[in-house]
Amino acid sequence: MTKLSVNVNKIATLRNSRGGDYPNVVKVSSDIESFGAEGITIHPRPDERHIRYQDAYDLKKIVTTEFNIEGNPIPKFMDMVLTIKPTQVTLVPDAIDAVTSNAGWDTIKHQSFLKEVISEFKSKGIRTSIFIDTNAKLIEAAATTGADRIELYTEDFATEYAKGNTQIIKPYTESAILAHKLGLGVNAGHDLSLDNIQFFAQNIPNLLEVSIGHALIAESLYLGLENVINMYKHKLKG
Ligand SMILES: CC(=O)[C@@H](O)[C@H](O)COP(=O)(O)O
Ligand SMILES: NCC(=O)COP(=O)(O)O
Repeated sequence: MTKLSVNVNKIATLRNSRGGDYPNVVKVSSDIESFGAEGITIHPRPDERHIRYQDAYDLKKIVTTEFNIEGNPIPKFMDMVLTIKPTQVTLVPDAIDAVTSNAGWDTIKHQSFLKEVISEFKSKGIRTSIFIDTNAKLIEAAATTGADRIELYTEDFATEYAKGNTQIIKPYTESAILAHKLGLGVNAGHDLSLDNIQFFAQNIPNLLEVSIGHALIAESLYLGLENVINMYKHKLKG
């Protein structure tokens, strides 16, 4: 069965908006695990606008499922990951000022760089995954870097599926089949949601893990609001 890793970046966004420690990222992550998620994902960005590097160290102490750290392997990120030794590091080629991830790796252009950083991570026993678009040549090049897995970048799938275009799944299915043949495990993420996850998972063979944050946290608000409003109304009863 495909593992669900919950990305808690948005919990940190909410916490940071008031400058305090509420909601507490460690407590929420622990709760998420106790509710059945099989992993916690974070994607610290260089400006630390949501997850801070300190969060990564704090989470390492309490995560009992799979800990996945995503990011661009700049020296500061590499040092942090090599110290923490999470279950998995997912390499994402983000620009320093990117609002969110918006492209996969060019594994041909950056092949030797990826080989180098992947061998460093693997020497510490950290599983490695490369965030990537559905392009056969790029997936073939990813297989030469020593990476254990790829993470299929699913924003295009999510956008097209929401418009009713179910054919958009084809390149993802083909990429997963190719990756599997090349010995790469397959993860996926970005804009996956309750609306599209079932169709996606049913059409991607050997899908090992999905990491979901933005939609999952928004859905938790929608699905939790009625309960919380009733609790407030109850407390306000005269
Ligand atoms: C690689 C990926 O798709 C996610 O890590 C996503 O980029 C989350 O990052 P933000 O929460 O900063 O948007
Ligand atoms: N790797 C994808 C991820 O962690 C979460 O992406 P999103 O659900 O916040 O778009």
